[in-house]
Amino acid sequence: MRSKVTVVGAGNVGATAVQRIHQLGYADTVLVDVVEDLPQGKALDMLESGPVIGSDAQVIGSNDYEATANSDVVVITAGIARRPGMSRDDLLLTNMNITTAVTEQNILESSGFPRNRVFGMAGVLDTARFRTFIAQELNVSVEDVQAYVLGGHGDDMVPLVRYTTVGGIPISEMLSEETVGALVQRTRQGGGEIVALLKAGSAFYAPSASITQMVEAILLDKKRILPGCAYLEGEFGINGLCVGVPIKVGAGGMEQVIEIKLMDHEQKALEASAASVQELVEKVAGRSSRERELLDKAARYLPGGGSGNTNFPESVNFLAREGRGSHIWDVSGNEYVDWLMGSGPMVLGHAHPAVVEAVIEAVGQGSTFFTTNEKAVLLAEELVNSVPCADKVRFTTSGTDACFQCMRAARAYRKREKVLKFEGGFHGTSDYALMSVTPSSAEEFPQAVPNSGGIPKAIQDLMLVAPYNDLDTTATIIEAHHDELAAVIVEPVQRIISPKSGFLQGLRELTKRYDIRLIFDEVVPDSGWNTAGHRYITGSLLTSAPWVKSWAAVIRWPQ
Ligand SMILES: NC(=O)C1=CN([C@@H]2O[C@H](COP(=O)(O)OP(=O)(O)OC[C@H]3O[C@@H](n4cnc5c(N)ncnc54)[C@H](O)[C@@H]3O)[C@@H](O)[C@H]2O)C=CC1
Ligand SMILES: CC(=O)C(=O)O
Repeated sequence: MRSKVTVVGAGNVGATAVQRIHQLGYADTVLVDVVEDLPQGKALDMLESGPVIGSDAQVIGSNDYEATANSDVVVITAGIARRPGMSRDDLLLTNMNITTAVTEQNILESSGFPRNRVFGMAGVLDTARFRTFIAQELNVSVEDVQAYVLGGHGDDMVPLVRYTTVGGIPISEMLSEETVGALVQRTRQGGGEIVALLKAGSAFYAPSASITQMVEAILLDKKRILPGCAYLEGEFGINGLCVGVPIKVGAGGMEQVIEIKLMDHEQKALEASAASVQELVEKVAGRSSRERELLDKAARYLPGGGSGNTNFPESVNFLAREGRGSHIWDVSGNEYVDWLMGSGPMVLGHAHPAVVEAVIEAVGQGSTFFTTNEKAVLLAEELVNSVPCADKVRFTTSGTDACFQCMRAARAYRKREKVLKFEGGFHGTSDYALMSVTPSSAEEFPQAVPNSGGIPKAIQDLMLVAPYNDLDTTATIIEAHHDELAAVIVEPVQRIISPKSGFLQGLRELTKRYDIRLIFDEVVPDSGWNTAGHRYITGSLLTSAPWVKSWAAVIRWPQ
């Protein structure tokens, strides 16, 4: 009776592994994937190769796990593959979620199996690469090169040079230390070398061959000594972590960790590699399956996987669940000090009881009227009485809208079309504002660089850009363009950069001299009406975000 092997993931690695196992002839294979019909199609194609390659084994493709019952070995290759610019660590969270999803399908009960039944392949692959490079260098058969690459599968993997032999002869007798060092380095970057060449995926021929070698060792009870990834329980001084070490592979799976004696520097390198693995484990361990599931949904349903304001690396990405005062909590319950505070408006802290009470009371009286309402009038009166430069108030629903309306009002008043902003200044996401916020190319001032595709060239030509805090250059630009400038828009405190002494006063004088509107965009910098020392210099227009999402354009008009 033939053995049975299930391979989950019908992509490059999985399908090629099934092809290789099918070719052995003594194991039926089941190929499982979430993509409808993909595993069925590949399985049928492989089955039809049987008469040619002389294999009577069955190959079944499936989108569920019913056909996998009674498998002798299950290989999980489901995941996303590396692309240029990604490190292996970048894949960690997504692939962990996929593996969790797979193991929850009852192939493995992820926590219930003893360690001899769950182990990994990467060391066999890394060792195969090292052996290939050595054989090429010496022009000898790959079969005569013996080597071990231990540790993690990252850049600090540990090729054990002392145990590397060619036909039984230590490598140090055949190659210089420098050449061996170069081959070690190439091995460490072996996966990346292939990703850079393939561009649309990662290695799969050598990985699938490595999988097949391990599968064969199990099915034929070969007791092979291979560099596999095993859960260590104190061996090599490492506890509770999966790390690449020499293991014996046979019918019992990972039957033994072979604890060879390491020299001090080898032990240290192995420990350093294990420490990197531990760091990654800790990074992802803080995410509950609920949060991981939601992060996956965010990637699926939100462009760029988020709200567009913050992009954290995958390994530290999180989803905020609630906030109180100056702290927030993520979906997994981890607590953070919140230095962002909603990017400005949460000056009173998250969920301040008085704010919550007022909002609940107000919502109880209706929330959107479209017509002017009693509270808007009273709030406008309050703002005009509190802010020296405010004559009238226009309420808007976002900072983008406030800045956009201020620029438009200035253009209408001055009957000119151009506006000057500062490099790095953020005034929302209108076509006018998305200029030189984070410029992708270095242009001479005052050339504006759009921060997004889709912005009309005509609008780009209407925006001039000056360097923040550089009054001389700004003055030169204003002087050269004063007869076409309607306004200068500036964040008085640009993000986290304070204005240099005299910069805002100089700007005020220049704009007054040429009768140009000066717009102070306080949407983010404003963290309380009375705190900003620059407030005695009044702009012509002022945007502000004083309270929870209640954005206002405050206008002194005309000057
Ligand atoms: N540790 C190592 O030495 C190596 C690891 N890899 C990793 O192996 C994985 C597979 O690589 P490739 O085959 O090149 O990628 P691939 O993109 O060609 O195939 C991955 C397959 O997994 C499937 N899949 C995704 N989620 C699934 C789920 N929940 N259940 C079942 N199938 C699912 C996809 O539909 C796809 O067909 C990648 O994560 C890659 O990074 C690849 C080579 C070496
Ligand atoms: C994909 C991968 O991990 C490798 O080729 O080494």
